[in-house]
Amino acid sequence: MISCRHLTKRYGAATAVEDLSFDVRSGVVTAFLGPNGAGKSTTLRLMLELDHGEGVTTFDGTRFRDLPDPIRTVGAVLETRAWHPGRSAHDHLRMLAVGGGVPQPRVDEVLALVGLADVAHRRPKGFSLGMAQRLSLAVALLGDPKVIVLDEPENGLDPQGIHWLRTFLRDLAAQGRTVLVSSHQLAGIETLADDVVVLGRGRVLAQGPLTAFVAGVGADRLEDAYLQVTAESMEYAGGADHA
Ligand SMILES: Nc1ncnc2c1ncn2[C@@H]1O[C@H](COP(=O)(O)OP(=O)(O)OP(=O)(O)O)[C@@H](O)[C@H]1O
Repeated sequence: MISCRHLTKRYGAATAVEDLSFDVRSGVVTAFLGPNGAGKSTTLRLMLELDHGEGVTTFDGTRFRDLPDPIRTVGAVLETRAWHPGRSAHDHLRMLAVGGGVPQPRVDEVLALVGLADVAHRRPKGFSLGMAQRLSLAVALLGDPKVIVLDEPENGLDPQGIHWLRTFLRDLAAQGRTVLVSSHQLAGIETLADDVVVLGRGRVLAQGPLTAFVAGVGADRLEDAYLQVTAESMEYAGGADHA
């Protein structure tokens, strides 16, 4: 389980996220939703202590900096295409495995898990966005972590890829892992996620079981509930008030 308490991040005078508190349960997939600029990526960076801010995030009670074996506890991908241009996908994972004390056979295992075994010795710079997403997922899974955090992993995947990814993430959750996934693809999220955390303008607008969220605002579908609660939080809505 992940617990975030009072996460706040300011860029100069601008507040990106303010006093965010929410929990992410184990054994289910949680969708992290919100309009452009709502603060999802900022929050994920704060959670993983990749950025300085206020507040505390714990993973089963322990802060990221205090985890004895972070690669085996939290697998996260916040940026795709963060590859060395001269290294093959296999080499990239092998280097990370060495650095994290992960046994080498795990490299081939994760490449097979994400469907990249056939292109393992190619350089990722020539990969399609979908292949790059799969490689990112392989990086996240390298340490066989209990917690998986992915920022927009569906970006660039074709419909088959999205179907594959969603089935894969549900299987990870069914194994008892904690899976937090940000997404803008609301269609089909109902079949992926059990819980939602919805951000708008740096605040938590809703959190909890997806069905309770939808019913709670009197909607029939996630998309309607989402549009309703974020109506005032659209960064690019024409004439929207940015106060
Ligand atoms: N390095 C930065 N400097 C200044 N402002 C930033 C920086 N990074 C993010 N912000 C601002 O913080 C706010 C939250 O941005 P963030 O990228 O976390 O949102 P997001 O929900 O991930 O958006 P998207 O869905 O478009 O990826 C935005 O107003 C953004 O402009």
